[in-house]
Amino acid sequence: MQEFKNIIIGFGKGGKTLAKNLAAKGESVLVVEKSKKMYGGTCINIACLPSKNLIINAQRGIKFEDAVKQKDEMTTALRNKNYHMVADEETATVLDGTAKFVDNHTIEIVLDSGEKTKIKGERIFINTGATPIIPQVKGLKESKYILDSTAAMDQNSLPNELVILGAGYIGMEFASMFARYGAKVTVLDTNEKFLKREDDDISEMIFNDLSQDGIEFNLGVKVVEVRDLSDKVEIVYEINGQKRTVKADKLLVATGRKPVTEGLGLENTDIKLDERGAIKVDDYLRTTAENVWAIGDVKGGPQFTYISLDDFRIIFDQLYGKGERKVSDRKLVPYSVFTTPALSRVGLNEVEAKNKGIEYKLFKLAATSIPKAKVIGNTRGMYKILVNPDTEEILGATIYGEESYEVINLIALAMKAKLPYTMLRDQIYTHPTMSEALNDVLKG
Ligand SMILES: Cc1cc2nc3c(=O)[nH]c(=O)nc-3n(C[C@H](O)[C@H](O)[C@H](O)COP(=O)(O)OP(=O)(O)OC[C@H]3O[C@@H](n4cnc5c(N)ncnc54)[C@H](O)[C@@H]3O)c2cc1C
Ligand SMILES: NC(=O)c1ccc[n+]([C@@H]2O[C@H](COP(=O)([O-])OP(=O)(O)OC[C@H]3O[C@@H](n4cnc5c(N)ncnc54)[C@H](O)[C@@H]3O)[C@@H](O)[C@H]2O)c1
Repeated sequence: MQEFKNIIIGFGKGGKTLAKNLAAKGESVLVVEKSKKMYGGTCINIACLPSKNLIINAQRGIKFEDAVKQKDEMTTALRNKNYHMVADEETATVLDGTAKFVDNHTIEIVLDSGEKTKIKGERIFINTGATPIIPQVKGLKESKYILDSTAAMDQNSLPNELVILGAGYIGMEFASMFARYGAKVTVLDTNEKFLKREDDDISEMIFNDLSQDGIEFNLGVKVVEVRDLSDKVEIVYEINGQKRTVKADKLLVATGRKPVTEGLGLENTDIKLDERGAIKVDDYLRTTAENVWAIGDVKGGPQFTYISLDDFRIIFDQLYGKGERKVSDRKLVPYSVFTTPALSRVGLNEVEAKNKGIEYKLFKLAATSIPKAKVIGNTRGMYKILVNPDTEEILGATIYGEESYEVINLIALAMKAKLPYTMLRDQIYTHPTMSEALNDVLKG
């Protein structure tokens, strides 16, 4: 039986980075990927990068059909680059096939040809990602009009009317994007509160802006049935005890994503799942089987590409560093929702600070007063920064506004370095930029 020092199941962000780095150390590495269309993983092929490319092209006013072609060219180039990044390493091998465990140290791979092969690994890393959750609703799974996020980005033409199930990350980003391309978008969500984790003033502002863009929200609903009509889909839902229907050309299901563990043969190993169906790991990403680690979405927790990358850092530090990096040290994880403009946050917001009884000084500024927002032509938004009045350290920031996804990283760094907010207030920024607004917002 063929043996490798390292086997990585799935070509995800953390896994491919680990493969490249282990190969650079001269170790033998096998990466098994089940789809030739997924070299490089979810992010570059069907998620972050294609969706952001489509979002930007919607803002530029490019026709949807042309934007889809541009997106395909970009992902093809990225996929090719990612494949060679690993496969061209002298001690790395990429195999096209679907892997499952036979025991803690052995996997069986069903190759593209249908042939099966068994391979032993001293260390095995599971990086199989996540897949869309399709809720149990009568007629939903069977509907020919249903799209997941991948299919939504691969349509030949823009749907005139689109219903989106779920007002989470994908629901918000795709609603904002499809409305900009010219579709009539309706969003349905079981939650009564819009963006329930955010402060009321922020969520109300975003709700109003998206509504102004023509998006209709129906919150606190229960979808009870999906029916295929001759050329449309009809969604039946209950709201405040009343039955209502909405018709559309397509129905995008964006109700969360679950770890890919099915068919992995975990029952043949000591690897256990947690109560949410994710692979159970410790603070160092070790599974319950010795010599097996899990990386990225499959191990539960926040589903972001940068978390998968950080998982790589934790594991590589065990193998080649001091072994000190761990999941529980990852306290300040910023996030951005790429609506137009984007919502970004790191650390506490007001509602969380109040719930925890933490005292704060609030700095707030409307984006209308920021020159760069005017230059871009979108003055929607708000900066909110919470500061500890005693230490002057930043407790958290919520930024809804153009380029907030850049500014938030600057604030996260200042928080990690425990800088006083006055440092950001008095910093010399280039002009015109959205970060220079920190001069003004922090003046109070
Ligand atoms: C539409 C969308 C937009 C997103 N936008 C963002 C964003 O802007 N920013 C952000 O940070 N995150 C975003 N995310 C989340 C992000 O894409 C994921 O968190 C990230 O890609 C997870 O990477 P991973 O390392 O867990 O594995 P993945 O990149 O998911 O890789 C898993 C790989 O394993 C392969 N595989 C699965 N099972 C097997 C098997 N048995 N054998 C062999 N191969 C197998 C799969 O084919 C796949 O290639 C988005 C997600 C979606 C769906
Ligand atoms: N910008 C980014 O970083 C980015 C962008 C897209 C996706 N992602 C990642 O991908 C993951 C998956 O995204 P997502 O939007 O599918 O999940 P999500 O968890 O963000 O949102 C799911 C939404 O669906 C709603 N929902 C659940 N069941 C429902 C039902 N039966 N009917 C109506 N609504 C229902 C939930 O209330 C929730 O609002 C996210 O958790 C995120 O980590 C990140």
